[in-house]
Amino acid sequence: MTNPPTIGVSRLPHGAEAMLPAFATAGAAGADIRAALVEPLTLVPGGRAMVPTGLAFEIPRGFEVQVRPRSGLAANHGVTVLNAPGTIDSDYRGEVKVILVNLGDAPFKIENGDRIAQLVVAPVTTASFEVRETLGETGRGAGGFGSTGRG
Ligand SMILES: O=c1ccn([C@H]2C[C@H](O)[C@@H](COP(=O)(O)OP(=O)(O)OP(=O)(O)O)O2)c(=O)[nH]1
Ligand SMILES: [Mg+2]
Repeated sequence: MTNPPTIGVSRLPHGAEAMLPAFATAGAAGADIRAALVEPLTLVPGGRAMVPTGLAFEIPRGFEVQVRPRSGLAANHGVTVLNAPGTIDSDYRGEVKVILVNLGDAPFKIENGDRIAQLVVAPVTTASFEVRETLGETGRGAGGFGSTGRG
């Protein structure tokens, strides 16, 4: 594998004390990211919030950062990332925010420093789109939406 990229991180004023995203184990795919909150925030059942992280990134061109749910929060509390996987573009310089939703049946309290999601850094290509009169033939053709494996 080529050398992994380095992501520049800027701490915003309310994230002055924020910890950087961190991989919990050597083999972790996702780096846990934490809430940067002046006061705790409670997600009521069915409620959602854009949770600040206090951090802004400089992602090298050719990479994206995906914001993914933590399975523990999902399994134990029904709390997940609403737009999973969220996309952080390499040219975005604003605060990284995590859109959490509480699909559980109890209020969920988030405190400053809580690990709320995980970030996966992935390579991306910028494809071109072009109009064609005909598209290459395949066995599948227009079959989709559960068309395979029948009869
Ligand atoms: O979970 C997320 C998703 C996005 N963003 C930021 C970074 C991303 O680069 C920007 C735009 O995200 P996206 O392209 O998903 O949203 P959009 O609705 O298409 O907005 P835009 O028109 O600004 O691209 O918002 C976050 O902080 N957290
Ligand atoms: Mg967009």
